[in-house]
Amino acid sequence: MKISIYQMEIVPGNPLENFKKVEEWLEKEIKSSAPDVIVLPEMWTTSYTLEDIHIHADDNGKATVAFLQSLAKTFNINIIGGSFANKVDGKVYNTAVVINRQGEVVYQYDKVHLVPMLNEPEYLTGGQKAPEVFELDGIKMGLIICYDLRFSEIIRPLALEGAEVLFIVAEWPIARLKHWKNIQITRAIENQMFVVSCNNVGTYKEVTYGGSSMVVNPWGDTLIEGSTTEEETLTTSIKVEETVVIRENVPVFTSRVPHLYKQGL
Ligand SMILES: NC(=O)CCC(=O)C(=O)O
Repeated sequence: MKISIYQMEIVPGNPLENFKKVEEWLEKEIKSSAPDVIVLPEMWTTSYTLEDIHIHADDNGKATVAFLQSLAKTFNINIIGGSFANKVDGKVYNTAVVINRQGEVVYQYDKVHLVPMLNEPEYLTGGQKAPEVFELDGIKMGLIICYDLRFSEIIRPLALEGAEVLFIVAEWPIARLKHWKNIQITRAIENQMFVVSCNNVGTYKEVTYGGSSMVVNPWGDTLIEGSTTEEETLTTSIKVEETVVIRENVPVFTSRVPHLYKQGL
């Protein structure tokens, strides 16, 4: 599975400009290399323009989802469509969407853990449903949004349900880059899955985002890593079958003793 990540510098508060950027990126960088999946960052239509988020948020995700559906069909590509500010019944959610090559919405997820360090709880409403497994091209996968990465309890169930790839769409500040990189490697090793992340770069309202988008294999090796400052495309191929070999050699899942584990904590 060939994956291309758009480590994007988002134009703050301007969904149309960001639509244009993504379309131009596909034309220029992606069309000829024909990856199976592309990945966009968190809140890529607006960035963290939270004070004005009610103005810029997309009504029921209609414009953003239609835009991504049309790209998926035109370029015959699966899209991990990052996340966007999504206005539903007057509330704004941080919503991620996955579209397959046929332009069908395969999965949609509202960020459950809102990040206090970026004031999300003041402006956004948290999702009420933990992430679930979905499939693209017959491969089971999971998707989380940024701060969710710190919560292993929502990621383990995805691995137990057979996910072999975990996507993380993010706007992760450079100030906590050590956490960003190390937790991804940890999640890959503990769940014996590929971890594929897409972060943004650039500065908005004194917060600088740290790029370093990554692909980590289930052994914990970093296959590719973006710079901390540059907008760039990261492309690599993963062999999803590697998870099977590693899960046989280090049989963490069969060694589990779930009846001893505390539930609901
Ligand atoms: N956008 C985010 O969720 C940022 C998360 C973050 O800054 C952190 O976990 O640290």
